[in-house]
Amino acid sequence: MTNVRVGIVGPTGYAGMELVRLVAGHPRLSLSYLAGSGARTGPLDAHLPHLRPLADLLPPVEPLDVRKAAETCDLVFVALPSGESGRVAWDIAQSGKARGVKVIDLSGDLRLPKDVYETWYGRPALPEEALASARYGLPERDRASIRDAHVVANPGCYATACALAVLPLGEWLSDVTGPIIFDAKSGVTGAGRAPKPHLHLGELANDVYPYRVGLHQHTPEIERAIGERARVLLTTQLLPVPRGILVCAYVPLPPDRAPMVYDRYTSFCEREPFLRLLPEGEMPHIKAVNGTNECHIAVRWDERSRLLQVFSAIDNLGKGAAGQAVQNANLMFGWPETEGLELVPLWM
Ligand SMILES: NC(=O)C1=CN([C@@H]2O[C@H](COP(=O)(O)OP(=O)(O)OC[C@H]3O[C@@H](n4cnc5c(N)ncnc54)[C@H](OP(=O)(O)O)[C@@H]3O)[C@@H](O)[C@H]2O)C=CC1
Ligand SMILES: CC(=O)N[C@@H](CCC(=O)OP(=O)(O)O)C(=O)O
Repeated sequence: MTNVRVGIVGPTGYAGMELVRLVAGHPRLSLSYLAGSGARTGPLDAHLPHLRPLADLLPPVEPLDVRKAAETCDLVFVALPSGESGRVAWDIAQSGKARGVKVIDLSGDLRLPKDVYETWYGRPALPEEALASARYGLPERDRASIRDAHVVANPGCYATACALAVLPLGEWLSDVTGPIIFDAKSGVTGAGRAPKPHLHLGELANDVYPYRVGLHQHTPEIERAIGERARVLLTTQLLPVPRGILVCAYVPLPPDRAPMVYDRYTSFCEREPFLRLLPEGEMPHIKAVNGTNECHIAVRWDERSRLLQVFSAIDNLGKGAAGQAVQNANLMFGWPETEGLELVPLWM
C-alpha cells in the first residue's frame, strides 16, 4: 500500500484537527509533519486530549518551517485563517516544486480571481501567478482538472453546500428566470476556533440570526461554481450548534421542467459517491451527515409558487472542509475517491 507523507499546517484549528482524524484513518496516508503559529507546540494530544488514542501516530507540532514542509512531505494540507493560508500554501508549493509536492489550501485565498477576492475579502490578493497555479477543487464539478493539479483551492463550506444543491440541474441553470436564493445556516465551528465575543455560549445559545447579509464572501464563489449563469442571493445564518450546514435553495426553473427534476437529480447523484438524494418527501438533517463527507439532498417542486425547492446538508468540517480536502487528495494521487472517507455519521 502506498505511504504518502502528509503535513498539516494548522492542526490545532477546527479544520486541521478534523484533517488529523481523517488522515490517521486513511490507509495510504501517514502523518509526518504538523505545524502551527508557534503558539501551541509539542505533542498535539497535549492541546487536544481527544486525540490521545492517536498519540503514537502524531509528530510533534512545530512552528511552521516552509522548507521543512516542502522537503519532508509529499502532500501538505494548509488550514490557516484566510489571509495567511494561501500565501503559506503557495510558498510550500514553490519550495517543493522540484519534488512534486502537492498542496491543498482550505482557505478562500486561492479560490477567486484577484479583483473578486479583493472586493469580497477586503484585503490584497496573492500575486496572479499564485492564483493561476491553483485549481478549484469541487470534485463533483472539477474531477478531471483536480486529477493532475499540484495546488488545489478547497471550496468554502457554504459554497459547497449551495453549489451541490443546484449543480445537478446542469445546463438548466442557464434557463432560470430569476435569481437563485440560498438560505443557509451554519454551525459555529464554521467560524474557527479563535475566541470571538459573538461565539461565546451566552451570546450564541438560544439564538439564530443572519449575518454579513449581502456581503458574504462565498457569494461570488457560488456564482463561479455554478457557472456564473445565474445570479445568487445568499443569506448566511449562525446556528447554536457545533457543526453542520443546512441550505434551502429556491430556484425559479421554467415550470415545464418540473416533471423531470427528480429524475435529473437521481441520475446526477447516483454517479457521485458522496451525494445522497433522499426519497421524495424526506428531508435532510445535519445530524445525519456530521462526521462524514456526505451531502444529503432533497428536491421538491412547489406548484403554488412555481419554484423548485432544494435542501442540502453537509458537515462544514467534513464535505465543507477536511473531508473534501481528503477527497481531493484521493483524486490527485489517483486513488478511489472514497478511500479513508467511508465514515459513519455522529447522530448524537
Ligand atoms: N471551520 C470550517 O468549517 C471551515 C474552515 N475553512 C477554512 O479553513 C481554514 C482554517 O479554518 P479553521 O480550522 O476553522 O480555523 P481555526 O481558527 O480553528 O484554526 C486556525 C489554525 O491556524 C493556525 N495559525 C493561525 N495563524 C497562523 C500562522 N500565522 N502561522 C501558522 N499557523 C497559524 C492556528 O494555530 P495555533 O494554534 O498555532 O495558533 C490554528 O491551528 C480557514 O482558512 C477557513 O476559512 C474552510 C471551510 C470550512
Ligand atoms: C459560521 C461562520 O462564521 N462561517 C464562516 C465560514 C468561513 C469560511 O469558510 O471562510 P473562507 O471563505 O475563508 O473559507 C463565515 O461565514 O465566514
